[in-house]
Amino acid sequence: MAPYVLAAAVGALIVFLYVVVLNHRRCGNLPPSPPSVPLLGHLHLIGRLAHRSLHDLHLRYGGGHGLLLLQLGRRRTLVVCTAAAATDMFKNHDLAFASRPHSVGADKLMYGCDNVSFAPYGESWRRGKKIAVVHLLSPRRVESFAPVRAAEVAALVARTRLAAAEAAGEGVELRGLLYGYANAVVTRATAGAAGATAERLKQLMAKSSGFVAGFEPEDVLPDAPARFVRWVTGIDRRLDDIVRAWDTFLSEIIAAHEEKVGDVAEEDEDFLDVLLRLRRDGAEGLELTDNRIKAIVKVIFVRTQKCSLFKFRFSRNLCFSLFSSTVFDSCVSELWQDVIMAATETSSDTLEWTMAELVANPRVMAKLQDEIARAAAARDGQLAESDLNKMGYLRAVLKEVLRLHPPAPLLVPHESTAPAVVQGYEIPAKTVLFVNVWAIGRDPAVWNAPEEFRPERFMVASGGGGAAVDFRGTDYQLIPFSAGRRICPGISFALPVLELALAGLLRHFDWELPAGVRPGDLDMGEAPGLTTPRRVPLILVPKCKVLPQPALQQ
Ligand code: HEM
Repeated sequence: MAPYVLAAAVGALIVFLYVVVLNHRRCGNLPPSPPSVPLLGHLHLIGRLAHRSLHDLHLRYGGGHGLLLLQLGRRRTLVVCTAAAATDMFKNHDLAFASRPHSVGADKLMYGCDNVSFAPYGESWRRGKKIAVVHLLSPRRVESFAPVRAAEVAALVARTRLAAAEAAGEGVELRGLLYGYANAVVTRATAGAAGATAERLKQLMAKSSGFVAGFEPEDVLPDAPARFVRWVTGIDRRLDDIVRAWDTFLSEIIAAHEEKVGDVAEEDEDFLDVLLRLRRDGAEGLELTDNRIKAIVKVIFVRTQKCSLFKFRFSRNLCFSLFSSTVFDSCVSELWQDVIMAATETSSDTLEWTMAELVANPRVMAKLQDEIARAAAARDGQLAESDLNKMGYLRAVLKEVLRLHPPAPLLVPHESTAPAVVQGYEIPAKTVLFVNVWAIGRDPAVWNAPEEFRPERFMVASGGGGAAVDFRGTDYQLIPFSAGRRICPGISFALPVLELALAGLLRHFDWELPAGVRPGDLDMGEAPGLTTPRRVPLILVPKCKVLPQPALQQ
C-alpha cells in the first residue's frame, strides 16, 4: 500500500472517531439543529447556493427564534436567519462574535492576517480598522477621489457608446464594462494608476481569492491529516507562488510611491501615499511596517474588487469524497474557476443586478430616468456628485437591490471568543457565525411582499413602510454592509461609485432587452457560491439618447 494511502486511511479513522464523539457531545440549551451524520455533520445538507440552503433548513427545522445550529465538518456554526435574531445578535452580542475563524490560506496571503478583514478581534485588527476608517475611507478622503470617479464614469459612458455602435442594435454584455469601471476607480484610489497596474491586479486577484476563501482541509480534518492533504495536493506550493507574486507587485508599487515622496499634495494622495506619510510622521500607535502596509493595501484592493473574500464553497461532491486527494485537487481547480467567476467585484455585481432589476421593471426604470433628467436639467444639463443627495429614488433603488441581492449574502463569517446567550440559547465560545442577510431581506415579519422589487417601500412620499430604514448598520432588517464592530468601512466609498455609474448609464442611454426577450423571461438566478453574481451575464441593448446638452460633465 502506498504510504500516502495508509496515512490517509489513518487520518480518516482519527477524523471519524473525532467527529462521532463531537456529534454526540450536544449539551446545554442549544438552538435547533437538523439531524446530522458522522464526520460531515450537516455539510451534506448545504447546496451550491448556501444562503438558500440555510434559509430552507431554517424554515424546516429552525423554530421561532430565528437561529439554527449546524456542525459543518469541524466547525460548529450558528446561523442567524431573521431580522429579530440579527437585532439581538448585533445589539447584545456583537463583541462576543467580533472575531474571524482562522484560515490557513488567508494567513499566508494576508501577511499573517495583519490587515482588517481577516484579523481576529484584538489590538491588531483595531489599529488596522482605525487606519481604514480615520485615514483612508474618511469622508474627506472619499471626497478627494471625486475627480477620479467623474473621469471613470465618463470613460464608462464612452465605452458603452462604442460598444453600442459596434453592436449595431444587438445586445451588449454589461459585465466587462462594469467590471472595468469599478476596477479602474479602485486601482486609481489605491495606487494612483489604472492601466497596467489594474490589469496586473486583476490577474493576481483571480489567482488568489480561492486560496483565501476556499474550503480548506482544516475545515474538516484535524491538523495533522490536513497538513498531509495540503502537502499531497500541492496547495501550499501554489499558495507560496501566489504569495511571492503579490509581494513583488506590492513592493514595486511601494518603491514607486516612495520615490515621489514630497511631490504629492495631501489632497491628491492615494491610499498608499497616505499610509507612507503616516509612517514617515510616526503616527502614534499605528506601527506601519512594510508588511502591514502591504496587507492593508492588499485588503482594500481585494475588498473593493470582491468584498466577500471568504468564499466558502460547499459542494456535495466534496463532502462525500473527503478522503480522496483528487477531490481536493479538483476542489482547488474548481475554486480557481470559481475565482475567475468571482473576480467580478462587489460593485460591478451590484451594478449588474441593478440594471437587470430596472429592465425587468420598466416602470421603475422610467421613474429613475426622470429623476436623473430633472436633476441634470436643474443644472443646465450638467450633473455633479453633490446632486446625488437630491436623488432619493436612486438611493431607494439601490437599497432595494441590496435587500434582494446582497453581494455577501452570509456576510463574512465571524467567530465567537466567549460564550453567549442569544435568543435564550446558550452558544459556546469558538462558534462560527453566519448572518443570512439574504434571508433577512426577505423576512416576512418585517417586509411586505418581500419578493417584489418595489423601491417605493423606502420613499416617504410614497408612504413606504421602510422609508426610515437605512442600510448603514442601524436597521437590522437591511444590513448588506453588516453592522456592529465588523461593519464594512467602505460604505461611503462604494455608494458614489455605484450611484454615479447608474446616473451616467441611465442618463445617456435607454436600455432594452434583446429582440424576443420579455422582462418576465430574464434569468434572475445567482451563480453558485457564497457570493451572488448573476448566473447569466446580463445582455442589454443600449440606445444612445439625444441630450439637451452635448456632454455630461461628471
Ligand atoms: C457594494 C459594496 C460593498 C458591500 C456590499 C460590502 C459589504 C461588506 C460586508 C458584508 C463585510 C463583512 C462584514 C462582517 O464581517 O460582518 C465587509 C467588510 C469590509 N469591507 Fe466592504 N462592502 C462593500 C464595499 C467595500 C469597499 C468599497 C471597501 C473599501 C474601499 C470595503 C472595505 C471593507 C473592509 C476593510 C472590511 C472588513 C471590516 C472588518 O473586518 O472589520 N468594502 N464589507
